[in-house]
Amino acid sequence: MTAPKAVLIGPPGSGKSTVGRLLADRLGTGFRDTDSDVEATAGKPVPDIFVEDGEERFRDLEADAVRLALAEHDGVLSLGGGAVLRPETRELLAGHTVIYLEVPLDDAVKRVGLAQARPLLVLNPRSRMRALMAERKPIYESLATLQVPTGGREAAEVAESIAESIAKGEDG
Ligand SMILES: Nc1ncnc2c1ncn2[C@@H]1O[C@H](COP(=O)(O)OP(=O)(O)OP(=O)(O)O)[C@@H](O)[C@H]1O
Ligand SMILES: O=C(O)C1=C[C@@H](O)[C@@H](O)[C@H](O)C1
Ligand SMILES: [Mg+2]
Repeated sequence: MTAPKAVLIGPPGSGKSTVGRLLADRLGTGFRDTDSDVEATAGKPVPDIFVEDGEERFRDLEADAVRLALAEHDGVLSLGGGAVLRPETRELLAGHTVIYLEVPLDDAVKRVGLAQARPLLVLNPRSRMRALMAERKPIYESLATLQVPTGGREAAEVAESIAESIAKGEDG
């Protein structure tokens, strides 16, 4: 059966997309990101889906994207930060190599400030991020087969340490 070599989860700004791409290169495998899959299906960027169709519609598309990618993709798969909110997605992740990228609040806020628009963090990004991280931390932890700290570390360093853990069989 086809399964991703690693599925990356974690809050916005933890580096799932950035580290995921680097890790895939390092492992010589393909990279897939469910946010990009959803954008391709909807034909518009994530923030436009939130504004025009609502978060629930986005979560439906995202749950479909995760289900398909888990079944089809054999490389590195990065999920959207909130994909784990759906119970069906949590169930599907059982048995996979699930890597939780941990990030301190300050680093996450700095990182998302540098990147593209995130619809859930438009107003009061720091307090929204704090609440979102507190709500999701137990979920990320419960799903993880490997937890990787990213605070104060370059994305390439994080990717390298994940690759080493996978090589040593420490990933689940
Ligand atoms: N370890 C790191 N150190 C410094 N900057 C980083 C690190 N990882 C990612 N970044 C930067 O932080 C920003 C957000 O990273 P990225 O988009 O990969 O996060 P994400 O976890 O995929 O977020 P989302 O849940 O919104 O998809 C990017 O500008 C990226 O270059
Ligand atoms: O953490 C979240 O809920 C999100 C993270 C992004 O990856 C996107 O999936 C979207 O902006 C929502
Ligand atoms: Mg991402």
